[in-house]
Amino acid sequence: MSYEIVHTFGFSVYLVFLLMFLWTYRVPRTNPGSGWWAASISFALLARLTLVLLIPSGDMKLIVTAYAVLNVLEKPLLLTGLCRFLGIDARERWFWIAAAAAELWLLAAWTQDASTLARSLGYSVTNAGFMFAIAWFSYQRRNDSKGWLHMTAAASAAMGVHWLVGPVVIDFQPGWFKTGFVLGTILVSLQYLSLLGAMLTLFQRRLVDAEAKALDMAFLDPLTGLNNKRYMNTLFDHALLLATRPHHMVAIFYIDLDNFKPINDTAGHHVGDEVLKAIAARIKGIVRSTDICARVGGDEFIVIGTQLESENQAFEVAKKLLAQMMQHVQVGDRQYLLGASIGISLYPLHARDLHKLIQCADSAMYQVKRNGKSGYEIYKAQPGGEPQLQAVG
Ligand SMILES: Nc1nc2c(ncn2[C@@H]2O[C@H](COP(=O)(O)OP(=O)(O)OP(=O)(O)O)[C@@H](O)[C@H]2O)c(=O)[nH]1
Repeated sequence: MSYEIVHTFGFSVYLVFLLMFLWTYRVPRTNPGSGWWAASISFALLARLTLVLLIPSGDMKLIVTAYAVLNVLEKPLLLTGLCRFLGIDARERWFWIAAAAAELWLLAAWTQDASTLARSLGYSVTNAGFMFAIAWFSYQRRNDSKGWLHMTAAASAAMGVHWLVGPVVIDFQPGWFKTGFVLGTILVSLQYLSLLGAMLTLFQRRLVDAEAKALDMAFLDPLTGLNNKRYMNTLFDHALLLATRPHHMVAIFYIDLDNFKPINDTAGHHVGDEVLKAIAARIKGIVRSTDICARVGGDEFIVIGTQLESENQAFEVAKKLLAQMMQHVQVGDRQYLLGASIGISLYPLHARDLHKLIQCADSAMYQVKRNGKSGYEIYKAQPGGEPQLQAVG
């Protein structure tokens, strides 16, 4: 393989990585590593460019030294990017001290006219140290990008060995230089590829999590995990699709807890929250999976019972709900006794749209409260169109 092919491959791949890291650096909420990696790959690119530009001069001392000086600067940037990416609180100034020591070594070797091996050894050992540190950190700290980070660890460890043994081998076998150069180019490409993959995987995971959270917030009540009022409207339309058979009904149960406020007042809001969660779990536990349960206010819940065939079935459900609400709720080592007032309205008997059905169930619920709480009633319109309530519980 000719040097032209290796350089063309190296330039193209490094340039693509540089552009990708610059691009991801600008995307909000991507990881802070990308900016550092854009800087580090720039130095790798620059080192390679210097190599190509200086080769016509034929001054090997100048070529190798200029290449090494730029190549060393890539490493602390690369490692800093990894630490930022993985959230490692490393003493980053040591990275720069190590890089400065390598640069000094190169300067000393230049002025002392040291042998190629002596010149290479100082910065090769430093570079190898950086590579092993990158391998260790990527192997140790695993996030969602585990697979990619394993690849970083493997490529970096190989790169570390490459830097350690390369100068010695080439000193004995100068003909192997090109093979080592090709190998180095491949390993660096794999390193950056895996870092880019790790970063994009993490970014994707964050997007998926944020989307799931946003959906939860849009559809669910954060305290109880039941549906919220907004989503209940959508679900109601689906419930109507199930009530296609002529005798099918949909029942709205408006549940308002009785005597909830004193729990908040005496035991505290956090205990009140636990009670609400327990009540929500009970409601969810006794209704059908196709039924809709929502929390619509502080201590108010709506259950939409689907695929009911008669008024009596709705009363059965209300009876079960009430029985659950009348049982003690245990929070810590204390028990609390509540109760519930439940108003019922039926689709299509009382109304056809959810808003009116809720109004009917709500007024039936208030009638239960007026009658002394802890019971259920169904809404019944008066013959003249005025609401009339029929007590059933
Ligand atoms: N712990 C807790 N309390 C809440 C929450 N939202 C509203 N509340 C409280 O719930 C209480 C509801 O008031 P009421 O319905 O009048 O209380 P009640 O004692 O059940 O009254 P009756 O329905 O007449 O029996 C209020 O004190 C609200 O501050 C919440 O998310 N958590």
